[in-house]
Amino acid sequence: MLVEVLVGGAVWAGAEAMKRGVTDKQKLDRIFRKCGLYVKYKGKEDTPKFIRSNQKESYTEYVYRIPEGLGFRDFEKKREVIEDSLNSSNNQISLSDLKKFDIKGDYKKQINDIKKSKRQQKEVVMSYDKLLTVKVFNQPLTDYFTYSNNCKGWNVPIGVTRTKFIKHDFEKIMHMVVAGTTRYGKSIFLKNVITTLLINQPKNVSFTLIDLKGGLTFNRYSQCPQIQNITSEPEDSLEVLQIISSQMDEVMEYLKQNNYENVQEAKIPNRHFIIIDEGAELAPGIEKDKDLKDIKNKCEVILSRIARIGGALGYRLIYATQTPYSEVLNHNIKQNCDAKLCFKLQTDKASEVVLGEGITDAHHLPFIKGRGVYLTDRKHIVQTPMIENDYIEGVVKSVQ
Ligand SMILES: Nc1ncnc2c1ncn2[C@@H]1O[C@H](COP(=O)(O)OP(=O)(O)OP(=O)(O)O)[C@@H](O)[C@H]1O
Repeated sequence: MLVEVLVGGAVWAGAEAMKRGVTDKQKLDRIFRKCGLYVKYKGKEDTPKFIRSNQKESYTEYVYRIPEGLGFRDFEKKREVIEDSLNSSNNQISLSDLKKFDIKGDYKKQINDIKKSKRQQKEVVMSYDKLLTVKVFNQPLTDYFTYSNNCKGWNVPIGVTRTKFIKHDFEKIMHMVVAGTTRYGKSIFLKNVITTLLINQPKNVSFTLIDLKGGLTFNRYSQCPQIQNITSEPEDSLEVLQIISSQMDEVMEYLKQNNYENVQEAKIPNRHFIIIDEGAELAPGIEKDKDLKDIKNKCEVILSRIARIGGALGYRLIYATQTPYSEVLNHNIKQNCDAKLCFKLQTDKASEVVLGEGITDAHHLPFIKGRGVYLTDRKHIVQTPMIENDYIEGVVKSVQ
């Protein structure tokens, strides 16, 4: 009885605290002011104007009009500050918590559950389309997502966001840059791609795997008939790329003669994927040895050509690197790879080199393996799938 009275008292005290407490909306208003996201003009202060909020299953979104003189980038730069500030006083019992309270239920358990939910980190995602939308997620994005093949055609899994599963269609966006600091998930992602395409397109897909990290990453696939070449040195990579370049000439000639614009129109089902890991090992810009520089220059010319015209001819380029400096990531290649998947990077600058000016998200990703920014005409923060070697071996056996 005494316990019930005490716990009941605690609930009442929580409700009282709530009356004095603040909602996320009020906190956001306060945080915007405190971190300078308002404009002073002619002695007046212009703050973000709250328009509306919507409560969804996993998040609440708050929509604001940005004051004149500020841009979305000003808000985006402060995303982490906003998130941290929102979480710093996230342990108060709110009115909505109390509404869920079952007066006949187990008080102790219910209070423990509320406390537990308060320890969960809220995450903030912002977007802009004439108005600023701040989504406050109740739960962080999962830090592990197991691979399973739920793609069709030339789609491959990119990962999960907080709300949906994202795929990449290589028939729509033909080439991709994959970047990220060492050990954050590039090779695992490349294995996701190869395995998915082996399962879904065993008759139509073929690969050239340029593995300049010693040839170990892709070795597991070496017995698959779909793997046309695996190279691990710049010299043999050049030989293979020269062959690909002449094959592209042949396809081009065939399309021209038959008045087709591309392989889709010609109903040619085959697609050849050229996957490069690690691109820096093939970059002439940072090579000191004269002969090797010459070889790498020639490789770069062919890779640029594949990125520029290979798409229509059925060739797909996936260029992976852990050092995305401008001397490594050739401008032509980057410009023609319309999809980017970028894992954690060490600086804002590196993130901007891969994702574009002002897009520093890859630097600010949490230290979670497999967490990345997927950028096409839209940007998503994703947790990429983790694929196990046993699974890959099963697939490799099945396609041999
Ligand atoms: N999507 C993921 N989910 C969970 N863990 C992952 C994921 N991707 C990678 N990891 C973990 O991180 C380790 C390193 O990943 P991976 O080999 O893909 O790194 P990398 O970026 O290719 O590194 P490097 O540039 O050094 O080759 C993996 O062995 C795995 O344990």
